[in-house]
Amino acid sequence: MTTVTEKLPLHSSKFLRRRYFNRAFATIYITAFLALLYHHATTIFLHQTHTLISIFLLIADLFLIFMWSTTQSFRMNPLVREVFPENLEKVIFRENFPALDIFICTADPSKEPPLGVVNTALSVMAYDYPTEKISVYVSDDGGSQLTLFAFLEAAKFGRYWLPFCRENNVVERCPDAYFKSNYSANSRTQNMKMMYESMKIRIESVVEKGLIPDEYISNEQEHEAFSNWTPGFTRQQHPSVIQVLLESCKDKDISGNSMPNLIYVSREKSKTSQHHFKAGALNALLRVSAVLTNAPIVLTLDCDMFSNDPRTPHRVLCFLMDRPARPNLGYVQFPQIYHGLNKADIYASEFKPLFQINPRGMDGLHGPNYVGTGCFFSRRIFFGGPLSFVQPEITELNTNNAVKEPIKSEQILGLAHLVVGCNYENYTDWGSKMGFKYGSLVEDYYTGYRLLCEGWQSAFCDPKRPAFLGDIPISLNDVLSQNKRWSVGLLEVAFSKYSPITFGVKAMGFLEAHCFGHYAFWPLWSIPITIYAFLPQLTLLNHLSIFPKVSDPCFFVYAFLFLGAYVQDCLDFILDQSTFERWWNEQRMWLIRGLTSYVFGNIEYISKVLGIPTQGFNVTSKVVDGEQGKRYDQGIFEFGVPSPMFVLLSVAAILNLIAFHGGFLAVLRGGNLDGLFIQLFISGFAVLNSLPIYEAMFLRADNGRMPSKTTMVSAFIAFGLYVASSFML
Ligand SMILES: O=c1ccn([C@@H]2O[C@H](COP(=O)(O)OP(=O)(O)O[C@H]3O[C@H](CO)[C@@H](O)[C@H](O)[C@H]3O)[C@@H](O)[C@H]2O)c(=O)[nH]1
Ligand SMILES: [Mn+2]
Repeated sequence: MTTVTEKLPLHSSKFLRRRYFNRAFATIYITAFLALLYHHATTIFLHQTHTLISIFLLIADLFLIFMWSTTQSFRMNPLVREVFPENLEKVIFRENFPALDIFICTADPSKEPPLGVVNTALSVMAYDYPTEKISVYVSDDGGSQLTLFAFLEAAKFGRYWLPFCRENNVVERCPDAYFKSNYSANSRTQNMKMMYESMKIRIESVVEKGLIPDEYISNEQEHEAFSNWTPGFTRQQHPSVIQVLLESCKDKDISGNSMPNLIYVSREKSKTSQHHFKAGALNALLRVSAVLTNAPIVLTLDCDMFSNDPRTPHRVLCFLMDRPARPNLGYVQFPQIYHGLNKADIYASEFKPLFQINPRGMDGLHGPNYVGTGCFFSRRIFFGGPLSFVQPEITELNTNNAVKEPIKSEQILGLAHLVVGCNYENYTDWGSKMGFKYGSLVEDYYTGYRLLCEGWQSAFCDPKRPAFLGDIPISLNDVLSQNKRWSVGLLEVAFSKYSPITFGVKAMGFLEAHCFGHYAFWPLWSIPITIYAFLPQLTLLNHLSIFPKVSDPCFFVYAFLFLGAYVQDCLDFILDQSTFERWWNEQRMWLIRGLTSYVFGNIEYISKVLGIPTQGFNVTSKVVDGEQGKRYDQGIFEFGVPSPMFVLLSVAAILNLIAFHGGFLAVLRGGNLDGLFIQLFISGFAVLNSLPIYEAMFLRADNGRMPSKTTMVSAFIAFGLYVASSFML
């Protein structure tokens, strides 16, 4: 491969100066922790009243200390990188660019509208990259002919769309995004728009009907494609379907340039064999693509993450083609960035720490975690560590195997069907030593973690113009269910033999392992949050002081710890080009998750360990209901459905309101402000955070309000807790 001349750099990196401040601050903060622990020890051992309460407070603080220390690993060495894609073609001829296999996963046409999946595919088919080197593989775990139909349409539309983008230097190569932007209207764009609209109508009408009318099937080849859907075909039980919709060496666009390969794959499913959700789908794609094209670089995308920059592969090559600089570099991760967030980002869907701030912290160590989409891998990474190659079971899957036959040849397609069979993986290393790893519902986090443990490194690439844009769930219940699934998956890693704090520390070093540990133990936030949401309030209602008095020097330890953590978090946020409002919502969602998704995630994890059947991978809905969408845009919380998760949240909100009110009145009547201040402060802070919940309970009439039953049940439980506490205290 071409070596990189020194004069033309492809990338550079620098550590953020902030790290010195972070390190100093961490030292001071630890001192305050020690003081806090000393305070706990003295209250438990010396003042022996209400020992149980003191022990609960100690437990809460120990968890906070643990979680806080794991976050410090992100702050010790943050690194930012820059790439110079403009230099790339001066260093490597375009003809020498490596081939690129792009994987797009979809799983359910009712939650993931096929039109969206098609838009994602078209956005990457139109990459500013030699088209004959691009192959797009669509994995359809929904096994839906509606999705296949959408792709037949996309293959036709693509022949016009690709040259249109190229000849007009279009930047928004996702058709839907392009036609929503303010593009210059001329006859050519109008024409293109009409074609897009007609494709859209056809796809949407087919999806709505749930079947494909005969007049929409134009030729014998298409007829044959759908012939797989025989009567017994269901999404859980069906033979494999592989359809080569475009073949680069044969199919040309309207300007005569070759089209990329486009391949629809629905792996074989059977109710009796495990299919491992998305990880299983990706492994099936790894194998089919090896048989058909075997590109050395692989991009994984969720069906809702379209490309927002046609030159993204150039950026990736800036890293991956500069092998001598980092021989063990295995993947380049782009952040997940979303379009359609409301201004205040009420559900903190941006996940700024997770997707933007923390990856920079990890990039200064061994590299960021893999987040499931927008990640370019070197194919070699899926076959063992840098120094320990794991031989796949058939030679055709070897990374250095060159495909010699045309992809539609019988031999190639026969093999392709074999490797996506539902029993193919039995007695192989797939999911353990090879490919995406099985064993966690967050296959992305777990796979990235294990790959870095094997000795690979990764890089984080965060260009100004987002490389990809995705959809976010817009109802609170969807958001929380998604986070609950993540929680279960993370705990599966936390308490496995590969736990970051044991195995990880040995494999990847203390700091990097603690970054992964921070996520693995994420759901444990629920323990301190739940304690702090109930205990100070119940004691406050009973006029029992459980924290140091304001006049006690120890009060300053509490004040410093609280303000220190909050202010630093807020600064990190705002320094990352965000706003105070968004940060406020982010901390609110952290509290909400602590009382909902994390709690239920813990419960579901425990059930799973006990062998009680659980939900598995519940795909997040990408469908936008009109009314809901409107409310979301206005920044109004969407409850609407009755959910057990809302009950605990509502109980906490109601109890805090009563406690704050009661405490406030007591103080006005000359009560013990000095002793109750911290409790009053905590409940006041919770009330401030709960304003949207009260609004949803008492002031709103729309469909997104809190179901009255939830409100009533919660009020009843809150009252019960109060009564019980007054007997006990
Ligand atoms: O059996 C399945 C289930 C899901 N998917 C696909 O997986 C992707 C992610 O699913 P989604 O419901 O959107 O999950 P999110 O929680 O929004 O996704 C985040 O979390 C997942 C792990 O839980 C990662 O896989 C994703 O990349 C990451 O964006 C989608 O493209 C699905 O089509 C499959 O292919 N097969
Ligand atoms: Mn998603």
